Amino acid sequence: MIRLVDSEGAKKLDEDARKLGMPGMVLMERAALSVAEFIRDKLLRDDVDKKIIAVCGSGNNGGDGIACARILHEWGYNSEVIIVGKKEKFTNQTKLQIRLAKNCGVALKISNPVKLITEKSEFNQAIVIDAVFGVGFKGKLEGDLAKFTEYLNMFDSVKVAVDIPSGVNGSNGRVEGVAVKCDYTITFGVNKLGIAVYPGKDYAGEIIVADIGFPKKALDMVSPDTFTFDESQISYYMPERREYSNKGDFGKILIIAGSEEMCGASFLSALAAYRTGGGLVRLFVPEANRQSLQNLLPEAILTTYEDSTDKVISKVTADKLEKAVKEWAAAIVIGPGLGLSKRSKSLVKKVVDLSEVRTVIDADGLTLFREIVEESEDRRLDLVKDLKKNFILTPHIKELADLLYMPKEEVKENVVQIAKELKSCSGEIVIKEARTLVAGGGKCYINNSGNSGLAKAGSGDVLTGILAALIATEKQRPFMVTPLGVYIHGLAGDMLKEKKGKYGIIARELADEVAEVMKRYTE
Ligand SMILES: NC(=O)C1=CN([C@@H]2O[C@H](COP(=O)(O)OP(=O)(O)OC[C@H]3O[C@@H](n4cnc5c(N)ncnc54)[C@H](O)[C@@H]3O)[C@@H](O)[C@H]2O)[C@@H](O)CC1
Ligand SMILES: [K+]
Repeated sequence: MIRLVDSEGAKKLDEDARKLGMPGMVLMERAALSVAEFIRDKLLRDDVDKKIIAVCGSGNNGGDGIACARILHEWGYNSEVIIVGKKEKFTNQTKLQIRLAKNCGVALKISNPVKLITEKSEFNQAIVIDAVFGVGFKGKLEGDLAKFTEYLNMFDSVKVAVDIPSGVNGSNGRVEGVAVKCDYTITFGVNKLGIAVYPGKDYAGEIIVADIGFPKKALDMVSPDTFTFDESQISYYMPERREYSNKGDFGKILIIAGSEEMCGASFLSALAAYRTGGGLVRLFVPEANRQSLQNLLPEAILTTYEDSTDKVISKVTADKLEKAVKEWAAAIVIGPGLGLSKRSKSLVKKVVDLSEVRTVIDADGLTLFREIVEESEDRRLDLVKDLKKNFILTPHIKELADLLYMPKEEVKENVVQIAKELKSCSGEIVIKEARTLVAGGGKCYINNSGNSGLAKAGSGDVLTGILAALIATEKQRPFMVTPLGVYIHGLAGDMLKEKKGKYGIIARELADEVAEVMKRYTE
């Protein structure tokens, strides 16, 4: 896993390193060297004429930029520094870097950002080093700096961010006004939360995490509870499949989904569960879905019920469900396509009351779950306090807003903060967003696979099947199952996008593509 720090975490890392005796100037030099090496090796090679302009602020991010321009100058490249920060705000390290750069003969000017806005721009064709603000940035770029940033963004010159693009909040990825749109971001020591989530991620371009010599002891103190994955790590977390196993070993998956008008949801969830490696899937569905499901997926076992939607389930159905939940299932999915009928509510209630295995509650199941909790003695749902350890809720933003009794816009705006708060929840909440987050069990995971092609009907049903199959098969690292499932879902979307484009992705093919993901990362 890849740890992510927010701005406070980055500052703490700096302090911990200093407490251990690492001088700030050493870290700054190494930070600058890592950016200079990247620019030399990736962008310049032998091109000594190419102009490189480091646009620098007054803080230590600016200091990094000045040092980087000096190093490139010393190597014989055509670099210069423009300081757009206020003199009175120069940090001691930045002052030292200015002095050193001047003494080494680097072209350096201090300028009002608006004065740089001219018709014949020096930024055209140059490589721009964005060192205006780093993790010390808060709020909004305003006034002259905002105008200048907009101007800079007009040029298609290559832009390299030092640590984080200026204007992006390092803790939550928010861009309240404008920010520098970069092609590359060289970030120091540990990846930053603000560029792992949107919109910050959009401004960062390709992210390179550079080792700048933070002592391991300081790095180990960085909280590992916020993290992401990258592709190179997926094989390690994949469930093992022994050759001498049978279908029972890979867990029995119970999917309670679908309604008379909608049998597709249960089909997609089941198909994804099988494609992920699930051994046996039982669909608990209305009798009316039997024929279609037998044709669509003969591999699934069916348990059906004939109760009408306007009544609670009969004793016969309740007994069948109880048997399946308590004696059969190793993992349960409830909710996709279930509808909001009285019958569905009694199904959800039964599962919520009885289930002791990990249970994914999705879609209509979430709405009904909320109603059930509201009607219980507590009346008011407190996710953190009341969510049972074995429950995994998979809301999108609107559903999460309903669960938290908050306006949707507020949840959308503060999703990272909310996920961090939900970390202490004993179950898990999968917040389905452009960058899906998983909170609970003491962790906050931020997903970085997937694309907008996944915003399609049925995509969520596929996710439930993937999660259930992983729950039922992965016994070694149960705490990683949900993040892994979310990552696999996104990766299947990315692989499918290569074949079909992001407009043409459909959920059935997405479920099939999961087989390709499992193949690629387990062999
Ligand atoms: N953490 C570390 O140990 C290291 C940090 N380094 C660099 O230092 C950076 C952090 O430096 P600083 O803490 O000095 O902070 P920054 O350089 O990111 O920014 C601080 C300055 O920005 C101003 N500012 C903040 N929000 C503003 C807004 N909305 N509008 C206008 N001005 C605003 C502050 O008043 C302050 O003057 C890192 O991002 C990194 O680039 C590196 O030198 C390597 C080591
Ligand atoms: K920056």
